[in-house]
Amino acid sequence: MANILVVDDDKKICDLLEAELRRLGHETQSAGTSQQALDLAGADNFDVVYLDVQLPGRSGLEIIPEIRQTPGEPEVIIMTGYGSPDGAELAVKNGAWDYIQKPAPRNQLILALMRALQFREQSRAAKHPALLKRNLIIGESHRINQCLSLVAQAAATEASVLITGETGTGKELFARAIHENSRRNSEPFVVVDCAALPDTLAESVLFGHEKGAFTGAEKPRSGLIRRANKGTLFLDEMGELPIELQKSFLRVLQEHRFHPLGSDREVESDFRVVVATNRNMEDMVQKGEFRQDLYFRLKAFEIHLPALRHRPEDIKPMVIFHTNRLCEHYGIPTRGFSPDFFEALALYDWPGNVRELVNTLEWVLARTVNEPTLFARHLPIEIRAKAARVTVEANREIELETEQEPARPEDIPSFKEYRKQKVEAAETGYLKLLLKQTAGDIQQAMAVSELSKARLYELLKKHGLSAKQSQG
Ligand SMILES: Nc1ncnc2c1ncn2[C@@H]1O[C@H](COP(=O)(O)OP(=O)(O)OP(=O)(O)O)[C@@H](O)[C@H]1O
Repeated sequence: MANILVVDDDKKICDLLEAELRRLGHETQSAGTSQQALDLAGADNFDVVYLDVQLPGRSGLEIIPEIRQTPGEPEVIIMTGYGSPDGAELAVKNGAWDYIQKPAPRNQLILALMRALQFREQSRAAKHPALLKRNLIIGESHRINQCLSLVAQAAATEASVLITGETGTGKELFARAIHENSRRNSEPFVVVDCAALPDTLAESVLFGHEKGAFTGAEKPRSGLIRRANKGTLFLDEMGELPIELQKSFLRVLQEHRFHPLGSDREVESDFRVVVATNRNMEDMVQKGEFRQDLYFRLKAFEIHLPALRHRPEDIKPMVIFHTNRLCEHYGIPTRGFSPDFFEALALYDWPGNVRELVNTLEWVLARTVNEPTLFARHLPIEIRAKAARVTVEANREIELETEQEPARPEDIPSFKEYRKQKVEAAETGYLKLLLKQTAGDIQQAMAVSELSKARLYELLKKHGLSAKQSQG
């Protein structure tokens, strides 16, 4: 929580603002003159200073640079009863974070503070990204490094974090990394899978219940929110949080206090929330399926994880890491890789992302127990088929691009002849690739190409190819 100085010559304003800030868990002090403000700021480490403009002695605007140079290097939020465009401009030029006109609604005052604190923590974290514990996150692509830098920034704040991305992109892994790198890392990381919350028991699973609160409640239960006290509460698949629960959850998020089912006793829980979803939340909000106020509250900080197909350079390190991990887990010798293994993996589009890649490796390892090196041929047929298709398509594009334009009209072949040449070239290219990827295994070649045995042999003969040649 932050250390905040409120500077105003109106004691009532200081008292009200201080009370509100304390309620949010911050520490506060107040000053009535600019000199008092400078003395207090010089003797303590403040994160933020709310500063009035009209003060006895020097004006608030004048002392901003000196306040900014005190030991805490605090952010300054200017509050003024006499809003003027010139004053606002001068405040910002002098180094103020924000400029608020009094009387300001509570939300505006608090929002400015939250933003200032978040900015402050981010810049602190950005100075030390190398210290991040990666928590088994593999990948060195630019996109993944950008996400890791956001993890470092988020971990340094207390803001709610929304992690988005397709299924299997690592949302839970990143949520854990935020927790591991936060000041809460020695406290619990509690996962709530919103998609698996049983309709009738959802409320009790989250908030807990007293004995006898409902039929079957034979013992009291503390609930996951309470269990996350001092730690991090991770709501996975948050789009599935039942709409009836969203309102009560928003209240808990704001107040960190709630009543377990069937209890008069109020329970407190100081948790930090991280949520994940692969659904389009804006769409859900539009359709009224998710509360807008809760959505805004949850996405104070957002991290979008890229799909694996958009960072193919991460595939190789990920394969090596997970293969070694799985071999160790199953107590089997680790493997080497032929380059064509990685080539085929990079050509596939991985709709299930890293989870699908890990499952594929498990599948391959289970079928190659005694083989020291993994080849493309060991991969499931859909992956090789996809790789073959992508390669042929790419070759065809290259052919079209490099084709010489005929110089004279009489050099243009007839349409029939042109089509025959192209079809033959495509057939040869396809068959060569098919034989290479299946290493001449006719059964696999038939399955990948969906050609009958007779038709496949007929085509091979036509193009002067044989399955045996490709095995050598
Ligand atoms: N960058 C990564 N490095 C190493 N392993 C990863 C990475 N990203 C994901 N994984 C692995 O992929 C699998 C799926 O990850 P995770 O469960 O975190 O995905 P998710 O996005 O939460 O999926 P879902 O949306 O389906 O819940 C896990 O085995 C995880 O360890």
